[in-house]
Amino acid sequence: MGWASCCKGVDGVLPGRRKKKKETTWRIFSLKELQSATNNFNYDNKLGEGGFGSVYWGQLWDGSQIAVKRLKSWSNKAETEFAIEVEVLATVRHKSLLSLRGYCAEGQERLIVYDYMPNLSLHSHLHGQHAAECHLGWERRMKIAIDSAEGIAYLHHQATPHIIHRDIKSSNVLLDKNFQARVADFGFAKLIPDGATHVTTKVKGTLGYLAPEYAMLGKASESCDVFSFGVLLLELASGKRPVEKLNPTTKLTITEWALPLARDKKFKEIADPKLKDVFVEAELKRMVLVGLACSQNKQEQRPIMSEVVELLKGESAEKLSNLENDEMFKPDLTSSFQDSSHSSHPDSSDCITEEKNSKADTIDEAVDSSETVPSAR
Ligand SMILES: Nc1ncnc2c1ncn2[C@@H]1O[C@H](COP(=O)(O)OP(=O)(O)OP(=O)(O)O)[C@@H](O)[C@H]1O
Repeated sequence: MGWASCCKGVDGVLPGRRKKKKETTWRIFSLKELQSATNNFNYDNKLGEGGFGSVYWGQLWDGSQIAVKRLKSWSNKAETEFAIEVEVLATVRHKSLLSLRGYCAEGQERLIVYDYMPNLSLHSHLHGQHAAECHLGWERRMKIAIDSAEGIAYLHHQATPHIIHRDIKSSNVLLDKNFQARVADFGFAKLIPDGATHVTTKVKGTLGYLAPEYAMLGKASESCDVFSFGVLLLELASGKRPVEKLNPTTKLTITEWALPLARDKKFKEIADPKLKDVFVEAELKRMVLVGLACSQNKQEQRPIMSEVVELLKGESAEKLSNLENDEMFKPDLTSSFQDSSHSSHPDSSDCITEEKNSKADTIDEAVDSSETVPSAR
């Protein structure tokens, strides 16, 4: 679908004709307005850069702060990313999803306007520019986990059609002024037709977060997001990156590192040292167990997002105890889990490029070489 045909308001009403509350509307921006809001896309306004373009901070005439994603260069691919992101954002609305303020499509310029998230991304707090400031105490981490799980559960179970995000990662979880999590970056999202269990597609996403069946066979389903979210939960609990480079030839995924510790019930050793032992042990344990259950290679054994929410909230003692007693947490299976994650995980490859073909013609893997995989630098 082209961008022009997808850009109706939330209820299919053209933006100008909407009569609902102001915060539920979005509109078309002129290039001039966005140039003036961002000081002509000044370098000093730049918030970050992703695979498809740069994001700038800006301020509108009414004083409200915005983030403007400016697509790097015009191409069919960029046009598709733009159309998907606008289409998805225009149809979803949830407290844990980043809201669309509008878009601009003038000449070859394609820009998407969002609410500005003053606390930037979860990634920046765990591994980036805010990491040293330690803003993420345990209570906040738990809330971020639950809120973002609810946002993804909404995409999987409530949005019509259902939506697979396909790029769940800590740099795509943004934090508002109250540290409320907002899942962002829907440029890779896939709309799932009614009744379909999965779609076979070009692989897009970020190394370290890709489910094996998706990375290798291009089978995208909700459980691929569950896998990525599991990695994110382990990242949130431990402060570690999804993949650590041990030496020039060896990498360790966060699941390979955390599982043996969880099996030995050494949850305190998993906790981020920045928490300085200040956390609720039962909650940390839940976050780790759920993270590992989500990021297991066996797709059919991963929970669905509504269960993830329930488990994280500690709403079902029975489900939690079933999870704790699951085979994967029994010590004797350590090697088989590790072996299978080693053998099927794409991170064992040293070849990290922005676009690479891991299976000729059928799999086109767009990866982020900028942030999540240290070895790619
Ligand atoms: N609404 C926003 N408010 C504040 N910062 C934002 C906002 N949107 C994006 N950013 C910042 O801009 C950075 C780049 O965002 P973008 O979505 O383009 O790329 P990415 O998710 O890091 O990478 P990729 O697109 O390759 O997956 C983010 O990491 C975030 O720090």
